[in-house]
Amino acid sequence: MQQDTQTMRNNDGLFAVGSPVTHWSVQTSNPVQYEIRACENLLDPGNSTILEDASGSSGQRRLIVTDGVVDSLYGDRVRAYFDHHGVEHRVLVLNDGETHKSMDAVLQVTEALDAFGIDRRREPVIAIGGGVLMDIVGFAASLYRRSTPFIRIPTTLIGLVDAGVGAKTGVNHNGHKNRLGTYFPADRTLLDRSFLATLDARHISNGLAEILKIALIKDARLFDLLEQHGADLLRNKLQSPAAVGPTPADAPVDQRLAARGLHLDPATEVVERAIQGMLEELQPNLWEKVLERVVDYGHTFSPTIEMHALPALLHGEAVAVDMALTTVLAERRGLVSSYQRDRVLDVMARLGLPVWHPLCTPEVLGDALRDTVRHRDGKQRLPLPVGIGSALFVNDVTEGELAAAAESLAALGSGVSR
Ligand SMILES: NC(=O)c1ccc[n+]([C@@H]2O[C@H](COP(=O)([O-])OP(=O)(O)OC[C@H]3O[C@@H](n4cnc5c(N)ncnc54)[C@H](O)[C@@H]3O)[C@@H](O)[C@H]2O)c1
Ligand SMILES: O=C(CO)[C@@H](O)[C@H](O)[C@H](O)[C@H](O)COP(=O)(O)O
Ligand SMILES: [Co+2]
Repeated sequence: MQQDTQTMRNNDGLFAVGSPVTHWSVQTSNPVQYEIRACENLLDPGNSTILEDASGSSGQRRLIVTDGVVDSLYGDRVRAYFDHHGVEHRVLVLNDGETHKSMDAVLQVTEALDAFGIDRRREPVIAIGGGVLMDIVGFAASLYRRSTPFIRIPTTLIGLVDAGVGAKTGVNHNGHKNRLGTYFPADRTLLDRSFLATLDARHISNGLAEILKIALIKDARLFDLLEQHGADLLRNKLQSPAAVGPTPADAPVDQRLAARGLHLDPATEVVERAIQGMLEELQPNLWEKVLERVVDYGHTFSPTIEMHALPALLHGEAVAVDMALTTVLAERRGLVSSYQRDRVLDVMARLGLPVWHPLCTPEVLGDALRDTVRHRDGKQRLPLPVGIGSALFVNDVTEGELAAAAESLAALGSGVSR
């Protein structure tokens, strides 16, 4: 193969230069498509959705991974489902909760994949649980044989609107939040809101924090829905009226319209807008090449606060404290009016969320900001709300400004009751 020194051999993205060749350049893309589908009664044996892969065929073997709480609530129905469909299966039950979101859990999953002898392409792993469970299983699936497909069935609100719709997987490591992880979306995410019926109020609030995040940075209508219906959503665990039996004739008009499919009931509209808003931000920048990400809102200080407080603060609760602090900071910069600030803090309280935490000290906030700057390639890229429903990015927040905002929030927070 004699070539002159300048010949570039272009073979669909492979470039070789020189003779003898001294320099090759490989360029390719990795198209990704994944589905998120709203479903009902997923565990009903007559519903074959779980077993349909993207091509619609059914598989014969599955490894299911869940956690102890979910297994105690749904494990019998899960096993009966796969028995009914004649699918050989094994259920791996992990410990639940943030303190078990670790590499040890990931290795438990990979060892179970080995023991089960999973077929890497035809037998997707099935994750049934909340955000912690799905992050662990997703990370394990991304590592096993360099990628093994998985399916997510979220059973918490955070899982339904956030952890189950993105591409991120990962675990906490060395005391840091999500320090190890990959970008590896599930082939399919199947959303069944009825799982929330067994979720306690604190975890419903936890998920409402991530919905409030989307509202504050890009969806004023969503904020209005949370302000108007938040307490009811918390009380009825975001179950739609149709799910709780026939609509009485004297029910409010929007419930009667919703029952006839003519109007989205608040729970459905809130969940749908939260997912839509998240996906609008994720799809164009799924691998986070651009680090100005409005969905980072509430995630500048919260990773450090959450890990310092572990297990006292849930993820969404730490996000809420972060959003309360940055709302106060935005008001002090004139980006948000004091009336809007008070509306936001009031809605947080109504949703059962904290607005302040003793860890909001200058030292912790300073450490958190420095770590986030490292996470965001040397700049703060801190999203701040502009009014309610939009945001801008700043890179000039000082520790003095943070301390003043935290002090102001502590005073405001003491007046806002959960
Ligand atoms: N990957 C992402 O893009 C992404 C996005 C947001 C949050 N997260 C992660 O998600 C985690 C928080 O999610 P989470 O709050 O769902 O965590 P989780 O998985 O710990 O679930 C919360 C608790 O609820 C229990 N539970 C789950 N489903 C239940 C049900 N239907 N009924 C009763 N109890 C149930 C669990 O056993 C657990 O004790 C954090 O680690 C966060 O970092 C990831
Ligand atoms: O918590 C998460 C993702 O873990 C989401 O709610 C959040 O909007 C964003 O993805 C943030 O970027 C935080 O993600 P990261 O710190 O885990 O990278
Ligand atoms: Co989050």
